[in-house]
Amino acid sequence: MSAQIIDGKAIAAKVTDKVAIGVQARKDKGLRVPGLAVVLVGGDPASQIYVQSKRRTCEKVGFTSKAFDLPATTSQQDLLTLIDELNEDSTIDGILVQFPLPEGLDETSVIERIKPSKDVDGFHPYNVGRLAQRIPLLRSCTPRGMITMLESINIDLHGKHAVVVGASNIVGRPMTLELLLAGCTTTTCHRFTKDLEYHVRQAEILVVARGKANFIPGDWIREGAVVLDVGINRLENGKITGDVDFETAKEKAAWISPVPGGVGPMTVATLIENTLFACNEYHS
Ligand SMILES: Nc1nc(=O)c2c([nH]1)NC[C@@H]1CN(c3ccc(C(=O)N[C@@H](CCC(=O)O)C(=O)O)cc3)C=[N+]21
Repeated sequence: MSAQIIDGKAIAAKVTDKVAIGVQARKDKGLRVPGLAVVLVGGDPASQIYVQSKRRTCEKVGFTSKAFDLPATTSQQDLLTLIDELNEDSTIDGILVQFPLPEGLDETSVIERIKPSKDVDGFHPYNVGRLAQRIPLLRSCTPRGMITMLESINIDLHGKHAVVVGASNIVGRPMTLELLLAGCTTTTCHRFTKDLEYHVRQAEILVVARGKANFIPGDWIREGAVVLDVGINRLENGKITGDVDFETAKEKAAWISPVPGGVGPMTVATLIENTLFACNEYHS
């Protein structure tokens, strides 16, 4: 049996359609439209592509998007000063500083400088702490987007054994918190995990965020599992592929998300969703 494909692009389009309706509702009430500031430091080509896609999606849903393209030589102080200005700007609901930052700039102090109410990436310790205490406000985009994917295929998560491969601050760790909040029994695997194959084989829900092509062979997948692949690995031929060996994994899984067209578009859609939330809840 071959798995059903979780169409992230289609689910993302539904999310952004809903946001566009929310924007129109604000306009009908005579309220301003949400504003997102997208800050890119340096000209990393992959980052430019992602940032483009975020700005385009903003336009599509009717947000105003303010672009800040800063040189790679920008100082920490200048970047923090820009964040202070955006924190005070009443037309801006969300501040996104694209990562990774160039060498020499400190990501942690940038995240901590953004007002938690404008932290639409959901990276600020305040927002991560809210999620850890089961009182989420703004939630990290990639994990929250994956929960939306699971909701859209109507999987009952209560009591399911979920295994997350990867424990980064922006994906693995908050994904474990999301799955815990959703009622799963959770296992987080990371670089010191002793028998990765053993854990992956237990997974009814498997999330892989390792960043290495074909890191998970298809025969490790539990029969009937739901597989979400966060990997974005660029191959020599220019194509991108995930962390899971898709062709073999789809023979074991019940559901699987592809790369491209899976988790990636959900990250962008959730950022847009977060920006409307911040606008409505905090800055109206
Ligand atoms: N402050 C910050 N917030 C982020 O959310 C953030 C970041 N920094 N730095 C980089 C990562 C990566 N990321 C992706 C977004 C969309 C796709 C996406 O839409 N991918 C398409 C394909 C894109 C392609 O072809 O390269 C897909 O999977 O179908 C991928 C990756 C957001 N990130």
